[in-house]
Amino acid sequence: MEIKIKYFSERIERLRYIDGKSDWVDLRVAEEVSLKKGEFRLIPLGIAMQLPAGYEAHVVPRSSTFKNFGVLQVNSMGVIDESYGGDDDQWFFPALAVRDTEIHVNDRICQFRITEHQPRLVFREVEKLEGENRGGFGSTGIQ
Ligand SMILES: O=c1ccn([C@H]2C[C@H](O)[C@@H](COP(=O)(O)OP(=O)(O)OP(=O)(O)O)O2)c(=O)[nH]1
Repeated sequence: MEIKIKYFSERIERLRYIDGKSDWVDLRVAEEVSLKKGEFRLIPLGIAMQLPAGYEAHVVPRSSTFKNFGVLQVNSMGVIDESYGGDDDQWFFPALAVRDTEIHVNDRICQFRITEHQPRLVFREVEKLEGENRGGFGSTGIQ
């Protein structure tokens, strides 16, 4: 499947699969970032894409992101809507620093994949649900 992509920087490598180990695609930081502990920044990822019709993209941290950079992705998972495909619709990584940190241009900070939209949902209010109760949050224990 082909996706139109625009790069906002010549300094970041073009998107590619890393070592063929996963079909998630890593995204790179498009500018030098210096954050103090507790600081928040929308970090530019240097790309915009016109997603295929019927698709959205999900952006999550890499497993090593916290260890390497000391930042948390504050929205836990970024949702890139199909409508976010204009010429200026650059993708961003919302980062909260838990320590002083330097993140460099081209560092791989997060990863994304595309996924089809869910079917259109219609909500019908009822008095009672017929399913068996599961016992509440966390009721199956830890082992
Ligand atoms: O981590 C993210 C999350 C979102 N976006 C972009 C793509 C998305 O389509 C747009 C809006 O995101 P969302 O709808 O989740 O945010 P909102 O707070 O509801 O803002 P809006 O009023 O723009 O919908 O921002 C990013 O670049 N990175």
